[in-house]
Amino acid sequence: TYYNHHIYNRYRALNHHANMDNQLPPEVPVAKEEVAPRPVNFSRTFYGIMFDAGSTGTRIHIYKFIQKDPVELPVLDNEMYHAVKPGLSAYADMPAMGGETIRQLLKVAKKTIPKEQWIQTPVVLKATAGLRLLPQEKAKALLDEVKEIFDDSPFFVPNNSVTIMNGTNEGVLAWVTVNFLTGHLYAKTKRTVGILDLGGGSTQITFLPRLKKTVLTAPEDYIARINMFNSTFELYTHSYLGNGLIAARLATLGALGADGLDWKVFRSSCLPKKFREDWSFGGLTYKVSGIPDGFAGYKLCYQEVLRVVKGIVHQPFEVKGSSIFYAFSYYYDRAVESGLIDGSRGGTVEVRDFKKRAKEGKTLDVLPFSKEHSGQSPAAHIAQT
Ligand SMILES: O=c1[nH]cnc2c1ncn2[C@@H]1O[C@H](COP(=O)(O)OP(=O)(O)O)[C@@H](O)[C@H]1O
Repeated sequence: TYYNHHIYNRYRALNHHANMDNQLPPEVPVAKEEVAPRPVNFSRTFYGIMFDAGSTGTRIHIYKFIQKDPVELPVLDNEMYHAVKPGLSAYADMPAMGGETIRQLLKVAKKTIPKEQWIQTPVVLKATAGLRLLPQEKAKALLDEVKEIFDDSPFFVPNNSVTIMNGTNEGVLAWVTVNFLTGHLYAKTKRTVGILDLGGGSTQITFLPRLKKTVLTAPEDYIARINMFNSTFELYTHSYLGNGLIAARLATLGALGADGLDWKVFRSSCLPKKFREDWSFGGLTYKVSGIPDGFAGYKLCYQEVLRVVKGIVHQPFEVKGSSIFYAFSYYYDRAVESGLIDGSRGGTVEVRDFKKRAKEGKTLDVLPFSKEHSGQSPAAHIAQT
């Protein structure tokens, strides 16, 4: 998942149909015409705490805003970021321990935010695929635990401050963020960019279709209508739950949802023949290995993966052209690791570049979790061919 502060600056322009509670701190009253003159030296500093509870880690973002003028929008001054692993869902059977990770991250917030600001600083947690994949009662126990910790904290806890974000909102918000950052978000915008987000548990695709046919032929729930600048945008968006990098890898191994995890070893030709390891995801540990007396390599691995995604992936005709997509999260991590793009500047790649690297065996990275980079990652963008 990827939640960005710039959304805050644009919140007045965005009115998403789906339920997006306004979690902003109480707004400064907007001065009406007759209320002028404005106060001299008006300047207000305020903070916001956002938790991103992803399937592979929990991250805290502490934003500092400065509002220099009561009629202007606040401006982001600084962002403090900290992350812990594993994510909340790893504590499915021990919610108290999961809560402890949140308590630790709140300590960072206390150090960063001046004491007198605590009481008016909102704290919000949005969970993504990790919690969506858990049985409802386990996810609820974790959310309840987090809520209790928030209530015990000195910060301002808005209504519904601890929730699971649905896949549509995750995809739409990423699209808004990237298009805002790339300067494509304005009234009557035609040239926007698409987004591809590859998380650990789910993966999202969102773009603004140029062809009416794309909207008409898409499954109904793949179209999200959002209101911006007094017009309605019909976005193509979908979150594939269970097809994030780690979940899909386990599905390829036939391990996701399987029983006998204590003794079963899940084998795959996507792993080197002599490879053997324990992988943990969502609170469970899986024994995985290559096929020692068999084969490993691109062709067999491709067939294995195909079995998992076949019939699941909807491929809108329109993206086959020259559409520009910004890809991030694990797309970015893997592109950097396999040497396709520069880690600090990002870069442009085509899908075929990933394929080429896979054939060379260079993306056969077998670590379940890669090092997570800092909060503000440059987007690797993919020109689809
Ligand atoms: O703030 C961020 N900016 C950019 N990438 C991020 C940020 N937070 C997490 N990621 C990336 O998201 C991926 C992990 O996804 P996550 O654990 O959130 O899975 P999920 O979205 O399926 O729950 C990693 O590649 C990680 O680097």
